Amino acid sequence: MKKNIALIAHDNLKNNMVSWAKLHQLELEKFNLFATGTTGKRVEEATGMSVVKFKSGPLGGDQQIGAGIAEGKIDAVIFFWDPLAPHPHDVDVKALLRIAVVYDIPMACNQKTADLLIQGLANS
Ligand SMILES: O=C(CO)COP(=O)(O)O
Repeated sequence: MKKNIALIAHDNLKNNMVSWAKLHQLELEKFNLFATGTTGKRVEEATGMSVVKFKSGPLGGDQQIGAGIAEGKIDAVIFFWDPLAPHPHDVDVKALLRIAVVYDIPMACNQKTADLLIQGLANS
């Protein structure tokens, strides 16, 4: 059965996420893709891959992905979060990072780690 991966990127890193998704499209196609709203739209438009889109991050998308983790429906997270910009939903971001650790979900928070994670998942 295909594993479920969540993709999330803050605004300053959305172009990086799109480039990363294009670079790793062959690997990503082995998974069901989920994403926060705007990230999912950008990845879908750029790659043509189908992405299940939750709400935008500030409107609860991070919380929806966190709930998916708690319910055992999300197997891994690629989250390009921006450490240099303030976010109105910072508490939601922190909650997502926390719940991914609580459930021992593989989570990459930068591109180099995402490179390693997607290769590992694609080969497992
Ligand atoms: O804010 C986000 C994650 O915290 C991302 O949300 P969007 O993908 O909707 O921009």
